[in-house]
Amino acid sequence: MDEPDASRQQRNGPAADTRMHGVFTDADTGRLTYALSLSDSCLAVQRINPPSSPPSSSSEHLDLRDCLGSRAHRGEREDQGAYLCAYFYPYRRRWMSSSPVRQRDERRFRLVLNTEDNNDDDEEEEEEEDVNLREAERWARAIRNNTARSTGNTHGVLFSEVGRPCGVMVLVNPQSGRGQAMALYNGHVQRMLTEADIPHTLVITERPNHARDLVRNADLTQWDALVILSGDGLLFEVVNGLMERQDWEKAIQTPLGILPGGSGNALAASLHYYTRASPVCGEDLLTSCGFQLCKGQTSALDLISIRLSSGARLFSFLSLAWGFVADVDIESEQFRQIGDLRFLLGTLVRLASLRVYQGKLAFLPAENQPETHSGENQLLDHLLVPLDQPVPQDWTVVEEREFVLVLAMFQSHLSEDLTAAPDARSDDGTMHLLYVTAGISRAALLRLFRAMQSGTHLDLGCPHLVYRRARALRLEPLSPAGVMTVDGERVEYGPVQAQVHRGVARLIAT
Ligand SMILES: Nc1ncnc2c1ncn2[C@@H]1O[C@H](COP(=O)(O)OP(=O)(O)OP(=O)(O)O)[C@@H](O)[C@H]1O
Repeated sequence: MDEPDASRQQRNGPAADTRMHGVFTDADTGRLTYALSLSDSCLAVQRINPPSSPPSSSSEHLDLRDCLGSRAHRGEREDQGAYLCAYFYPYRRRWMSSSPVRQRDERRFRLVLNTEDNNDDDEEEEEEEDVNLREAERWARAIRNNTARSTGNTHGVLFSEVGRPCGVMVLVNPQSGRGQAMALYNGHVQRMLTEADIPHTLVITERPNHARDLVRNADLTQWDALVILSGDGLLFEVVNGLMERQDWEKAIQTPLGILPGGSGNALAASLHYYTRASPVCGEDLLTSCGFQLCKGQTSALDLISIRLSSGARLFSFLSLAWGFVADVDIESEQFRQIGDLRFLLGTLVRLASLRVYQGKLAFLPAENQPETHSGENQLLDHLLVPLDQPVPQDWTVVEEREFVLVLAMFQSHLSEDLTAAPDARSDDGTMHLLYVTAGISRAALLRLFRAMQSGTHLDLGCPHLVYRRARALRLEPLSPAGVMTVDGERVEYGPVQAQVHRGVARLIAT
């Protein structure tokens, strides 16, 4: 966990495990002098005052767990010095803001090992430059190495000093959200990947299903990870494109990264929530997810196999919705220009004309089925029986037939600001099933959604809200028309079944 910790910023005295010492000046004016000490866990920066002033008593300790990378470069033209840059993203409080957020903190220092006498000899000048640059590079390398080590658990780390070229494909949907994904790429993402020294290739999607077709046919040996800068819809395409391949078993092991560029950004918000840091949104969420991405730790991701009545099979990582939530998601598309406020507006509009949906719901309670493995590597939906047969005996059949909403969550967040399933984790092998039965008042439903912003809706004791953990479900709408969504994308309306497959995919997340 990356909880902010003020003691990580300021401490006195050198660390016991100091590996390197050096004297640098500030990169901008060269007037301030700093003693730098690098230990396994931090870079200590101590200002050295001129002899006439009192000595500095404290030094700043920059935690390497907050560091993305470091590099060295030559000075420009006449400048014989070399420069050391290190990129930190510590948690800091903003002015007037109560909770700390990760913020970029670039540190630049100038290094001159030799006296800077005006040297007329060109060869000697060059030599001096080389000596400075080599020393700055030695520092940059040591910072990078210690940073990689300080990540702690090296299991599942994608990008480190592995000494082999690794490449990331960054898929950007320029239409997602308010159409700002390219600006986010140019303004933030590209810089973070460069700072972390991660080779990357930008692919701008041109149409719906472009990403799906691309990953279905891509030579995946060329890529160490597929990163999606968009909403959840583009990742849904990528997951399903990978699962449509002949070699899906291997393909789905390609690490997937998500950066919030859409309007809902539910998976990105969930990943941030799993770090247990304070909630953030917008560009702060992008920085948090970008930081996790560049650190390159991977974890398992459940996929939920969804069987539609036509026989089509989809794979979901986020949610299955019917009723109120699905209606709001699809109907609020028209308000896309206002970003995530579209969901609030959509909720108010739908509340005004609250509908009840007839249907049958049944599920396999998680406690009845401790494990979800099919026993084979073929991802068989062994918990499901054909739709024309009754559900197995150990399933729970919900008595009610009138619902306001049915929502199966596979991650904690429904959108950036709705924590629908606070206990969910990306690889818990569980569907977090919520349904609201008919009879709830508009005011009570609004209260539920307001409480969902802080993930406290289950504590309200609302008699119309039911929450169950499940491994599989069956939903049969009886209302003739309606909207059903999987991961926020509209799918064919009709009877549907679903089963969790635990940890089938890999996600870049701490
Ligand atoms: N270039 C493109 N032009 C139009 N649509 C695209 C393009 N690229 C991808 N799409 C489609 O856009 C749809 C929405 O994308 P996505 O979900 O990523 O963004 P969003 O809807 O803004 O975000 P969120 O799902 O978080 O609300 C997806 O179904 C995807 O297939």
